[in-house]
Amino acid sequence: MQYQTNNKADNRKIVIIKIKFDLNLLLVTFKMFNQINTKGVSGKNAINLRNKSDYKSPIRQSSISLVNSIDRIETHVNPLSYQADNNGTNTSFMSNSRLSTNTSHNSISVGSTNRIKIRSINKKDMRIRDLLLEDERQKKIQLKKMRKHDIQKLHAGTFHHNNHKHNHGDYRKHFEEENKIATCRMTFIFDPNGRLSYWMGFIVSLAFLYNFWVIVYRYSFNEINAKTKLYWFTFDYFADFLYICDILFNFRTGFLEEGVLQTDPIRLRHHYMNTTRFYVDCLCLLPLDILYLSIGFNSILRCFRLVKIYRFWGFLDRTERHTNFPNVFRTIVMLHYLFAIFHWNACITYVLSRFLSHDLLMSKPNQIPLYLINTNSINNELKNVTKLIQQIDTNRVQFKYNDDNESLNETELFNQYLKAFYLSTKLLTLINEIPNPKTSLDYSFSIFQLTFALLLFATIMGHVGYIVSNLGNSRKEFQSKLDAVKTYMSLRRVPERLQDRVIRWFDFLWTNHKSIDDNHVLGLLPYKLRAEIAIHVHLDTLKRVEIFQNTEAGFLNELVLRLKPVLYSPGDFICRKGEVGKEMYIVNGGKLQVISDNGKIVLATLKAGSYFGEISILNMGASGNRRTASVKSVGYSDLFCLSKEDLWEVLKEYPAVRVKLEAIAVKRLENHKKPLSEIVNMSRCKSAPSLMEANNQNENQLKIKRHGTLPSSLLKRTDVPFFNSPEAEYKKKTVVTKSEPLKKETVTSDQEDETKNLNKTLVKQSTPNSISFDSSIYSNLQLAPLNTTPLNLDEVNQRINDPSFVLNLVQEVEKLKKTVKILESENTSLSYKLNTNRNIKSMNNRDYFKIENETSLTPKIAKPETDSEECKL
Ligand SMILES: Nc1ncnc2c1ncn2[C@@H]1O[C@@H]2COP(=O)(O)O[C@H]2[C@H]1O
Repeated sequence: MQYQTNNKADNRKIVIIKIKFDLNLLLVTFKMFNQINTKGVSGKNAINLRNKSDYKSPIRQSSISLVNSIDRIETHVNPLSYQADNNGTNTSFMSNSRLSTNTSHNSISVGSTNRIKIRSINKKDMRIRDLLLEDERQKKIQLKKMRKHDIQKLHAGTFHHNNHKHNHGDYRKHFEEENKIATCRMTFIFDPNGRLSYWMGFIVSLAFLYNFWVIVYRYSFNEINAKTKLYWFTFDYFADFLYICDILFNFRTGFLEEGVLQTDPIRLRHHYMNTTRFYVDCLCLLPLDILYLSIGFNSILRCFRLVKIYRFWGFLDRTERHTNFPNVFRTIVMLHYLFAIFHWNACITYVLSRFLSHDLLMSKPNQIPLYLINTNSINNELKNVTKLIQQIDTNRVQFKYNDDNESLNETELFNQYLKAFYLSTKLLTLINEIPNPKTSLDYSFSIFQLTFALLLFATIMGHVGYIVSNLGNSRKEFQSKLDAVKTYMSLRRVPERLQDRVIRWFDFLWTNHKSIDDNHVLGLLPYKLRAEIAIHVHLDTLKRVEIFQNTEAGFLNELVLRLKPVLYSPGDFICRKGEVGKEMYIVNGGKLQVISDNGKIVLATLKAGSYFGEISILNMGASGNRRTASVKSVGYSDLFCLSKEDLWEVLKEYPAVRVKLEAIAVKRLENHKKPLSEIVNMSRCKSAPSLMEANNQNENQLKIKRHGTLPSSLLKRTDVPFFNSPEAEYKKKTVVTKSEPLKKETVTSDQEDETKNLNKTLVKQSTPNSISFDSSIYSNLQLAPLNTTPLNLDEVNQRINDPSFVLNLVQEVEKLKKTVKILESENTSLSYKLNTNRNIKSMNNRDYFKIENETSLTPKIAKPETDSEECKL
């Protein structure tokens, strides 16, 4: 190419421009040949680089920068002639190339002409260019942010790739549209707690172990030599390669900052490089092996590789935490340490022996310790001495070595190693009698060995003891409990049959692993996590329980940790009719029978997923909080027990479940012999005493609650006087005084029992023959005489002529009518409310309690019994 210029400066400029241009040309051609941006090559062979936002690669980057630099060159180049105007701002130059750059369109185009035109740009263009560059920079920053955000969103697994398809549909679209450029790049971020990190730890640990065992061995036994170097080097540098991989891996491993996993690659890099770990990792790879060239093969030069032990410990820690067989793992680790110590001790002993024998041979040949004999280099005289001493002390091991171990073949070397290892094992386990040291160094080493052996022995013992004790821990605990029960039974002279049953119960418990108290075992975990585990463990059972189906999300959580597992033997009564109910049960496994009064009629058979004992807890039975039936275990029954307090606590928050429970209870009660009306009355009055307390009911509500608080036995009695009489009038005062506790605003379940007693007293105190009974006794007690029986006709006939009696009678009838009307209207309004307001949650508790009484009365909402409950009657 020839250039014509007017002055030297311009000439220089042109040369620079030419060089730059040639470079550009090279890059662009390279790009074209590689067809990286095939889209960019149009029919007119035009490659639009700047405006293609969907393409970003190092080549494009450099091309853009080239275009920029070219743009800045204020030239027009002509291959044949070069012209530059005087101020040098406009230069042109022609070339034979088919490529031209067009700055006005920010593009390089391959044209059919043999001209390349690089148009100069003025200052204004430069500003625009700067703006464009700034824009590009902003885009890059935005892109980084997006990618970081994306990775954080995706960060559920071990590593991520931004081509990875995920479920954030819209987000993904948006991300892809906005950042098509980024899709060319692969982004791997490793979760420090993920599986990949774990396996990386494992691989690096293997590399470390290789170094840990091999370096000292090769150093002591001069193993590395011309013959063996090939495979040793292969292993060595493969281990180094793994170390390098580890460093690269660490560059891409996330870290937690304020509890949030950081995934921005730049931050990760900075973070890693600012930690000591990075320097330690670099130290591990210190290439001292280079000194092989000057001092020959010496494995000790690789000793820095052992610093990587921190990674090995980390791996062990993690495995111990994750493994399901911690004791097996601990045993393996302990054995490894043990052998490693023997190995190192053997190697050091061998080195020392070589050193000492050499030393002694030089100075005091007669003081060579027997186990440190270099048979190759000792003279005959020494051999004789050695033989002599050997006869006295036969416990010693002889080593065979010389300074140049190459003369020993590999098998011989390995035999030497085995000898050393054997001696080391004997010494460190204190089995061998220690040979008498001969030199001060020998003494020091022996002292060290002895102390170390002692410590090692103690550690191993402790470790083994720990593992063994751990293995039998649960068995021991169980056995001690059984022993205690056995001792107790024999001391208290419990009958043989009963003792046998107890022992069989323990047997079943042990063989079926039923003794585990979940809450005790999981005590360390936070409440929510414990609940989640418990739900997961008992899910199958809980799913089958009808009341737990379709309940609110938190209900199971609340309940599951309050359940206590209990086990019953065949024939055991879980509860007996008439007992005070203090807990309800959920059947986890086994078969149970609900037995009626006489014990012969089976009301129902309960299986896994059924529950029982709720009627007395809800005070719905005819006799309040007493069991309405007996429940007997047919075989071994695995139950969950739920205490009354716990149940009420949960039901307070989840009233809908209570409605379900009550509805099913009503259905169950129908199976009993007693008339439904009675059951209904009882259920109506006895519900939720504790809840009543909690809800500050007003007088009306209390009135509703207290209808029929009297036990049915009292209300049914035919001898109860109905009308006032002077006698009754007198007794009323006594009774009212006695019944004062009942005037309390709230009634707890215990108070209910009290009420019953008082009412019984009341009945006893009233004269059986008296014809009149003041109903105000009821009103004083705030009780409505709902279930009063008709008057004794004989008595009525006797007093029928008494006008005051008739008047009283009429007045009482009127009063009763009014009461009935009020009750009826209350009933209708309550049932209406119940039917219309299905969403019980939205109701406040006060309203709810009005209604919940009604639900137990309304057979409409009663749900069918669980499938497993086969009603026999
Ligand atoms: N007919 C029945 N069917 C199923 N279970 C019943 C039946 N009758 C009573 N039960 C249960 O047996 C339990 C005995 O104690 P509770 O009265 O507390 O609660 C009772 C009910 O849970």
